[in-house]
Amino acid sequence: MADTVTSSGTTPLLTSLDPLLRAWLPRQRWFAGKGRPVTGFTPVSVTELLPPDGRLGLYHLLLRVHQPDAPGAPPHPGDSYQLLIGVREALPPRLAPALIGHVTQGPLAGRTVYEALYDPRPAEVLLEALRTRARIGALRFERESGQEIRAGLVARLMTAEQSNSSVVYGDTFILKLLRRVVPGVNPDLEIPLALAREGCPRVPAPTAWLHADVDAQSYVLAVLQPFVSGAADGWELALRELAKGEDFAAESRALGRATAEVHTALARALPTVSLGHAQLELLVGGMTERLAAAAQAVPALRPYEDGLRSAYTALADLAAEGQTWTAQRVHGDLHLGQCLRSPSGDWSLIDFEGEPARPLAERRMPQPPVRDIAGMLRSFDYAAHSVTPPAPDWAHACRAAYCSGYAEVAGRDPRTDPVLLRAYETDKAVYEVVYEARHRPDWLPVPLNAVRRLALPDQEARP
Ligand SMILES: Nc1ncnc2c1ncn2[C@@H]1O[C@H](COP(=O)(O)OP(=O)(O)O)[C@@H](O)[C@H]1O
Ligand SMILES: O=P(O)(O)O[C@H]1O[C@H](CO)[C@@H](O[C@H]2O[C@H](CO)[C@@H](O)[C@H](O)[C@H]2O)[C@H](O)[C@H]1O
Repeated sequence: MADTVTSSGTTPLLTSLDPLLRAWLPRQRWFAGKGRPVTGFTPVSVTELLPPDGRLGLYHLLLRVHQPDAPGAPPHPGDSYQLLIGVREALPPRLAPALIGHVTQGPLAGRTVYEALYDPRPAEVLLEALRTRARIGALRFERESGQEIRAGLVARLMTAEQSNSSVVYGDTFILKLLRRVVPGVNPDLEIPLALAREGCPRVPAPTAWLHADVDAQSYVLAVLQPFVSGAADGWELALRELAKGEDFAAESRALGRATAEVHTALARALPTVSLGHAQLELLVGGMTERLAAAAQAVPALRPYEDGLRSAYTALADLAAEGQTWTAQRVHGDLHLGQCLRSPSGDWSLIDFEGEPARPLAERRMPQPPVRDIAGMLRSFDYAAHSVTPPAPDWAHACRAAYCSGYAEVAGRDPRTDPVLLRAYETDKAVYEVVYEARHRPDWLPVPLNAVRRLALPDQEARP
């Protein structure tokens, strides 16, 4: 049964899936529209990967999900999500967590549908398609020239809490399937590919990727990279060292060097621009608006609002005096959890998607590299304040070592630009206050502690 999008904008397959997906989608961690009901779907593309008349059927879906607009938000046509739907007569017990439901209507009536990424065989179909550079319907499976993929690697879904979904093949590759997708160039492929082609070893180089081409628009749907086997992320390592009372300065210095290697390669590979007075006004305007919105949303921030705003006015004053800064492509959401250390001690940076809530065009804009540095400095502070008793001296040593490591490679110490650094650190801490208030209220004291420090004008002198 080859399924096609009909003139009414639906498909026979969707008739079967619609009621089940309305209930299942909002329960998924990666579903961004939580709290608003799902009222319907428009298929963007529907691709049959295995026919449903065999033991196992498999569909790839890109669906636009209709929901009422959030109160006060501008009208929105609905987010698009990538789904891989398996079809079986019945699910074996090992696939019970993957159940979407039992179909009662449409062409799949009587069958069971499930989240196919839990099942090795469908996940292996994706790898095989990448290996052979398949073209199936709207799907275009690409492989970097000169990169080989061995046939027959066994798949397993990663169970970590993620914004997307990742499948590991053998211990060789990891495929990240993006869940909420927008048309256009995705930095999670664009940046690692540019870095790899520039010869920068600080990112796992994309081996293959998946596009969908629909109505003259292209969506990046998935990226395959080498799997760093036995890796630990910077957050776990930092907490481990803190628990042992050990310092983390040597690793922090290595992380500073790795960040600078990535930044210098990106400045070579992709355009850089100079930020003058007009651009700085826009940038400072954005920071100021985010602060005002955050103070509205989180009352605990209000006593510090004026002090925090002074970080932004100080930056605007420097720009008004004629100072300029260079902007370039950066990571955009760098923190300790985005840094992987291999068993041999090498650091890689991952997840270049940027802050997923921001529009793609904004995420792809050149920015001062200090933005990433500020993200890492905040992360050391987070680790030190997530333990009892807090360890501010530990954080101070990490922050200093990180900046020194950065300077060794970049030839420029971020501490020599304290006004810019304070403005970016403030912007990040304000973001974190909102993030924690929404997602992890118990953690709110961690960024609020930084807010108290950043609101003091003498903070400029501190790393
Ligand atoms: N190349 C890799 N090698 C080993 N593990 C990886 C690799 N890339 C990602 N991971 C693991 O997968 C997790 C999720 O990856 P990430 O790109 O951050 O996805 P998401 O955007 O869904 O959060 C990471 O925290 C890391 O543990
Ligand atoms: O899931 P993402 O990587 O996109 O990031 C979001 O969640 C992070 C928490 O998981 C959050 O990071 C904050 O907490 C971290 C410790 O859990 C800390 O290392 C970071 O410095 C701190 O910002 C991040 O802000 C949020 O966007």
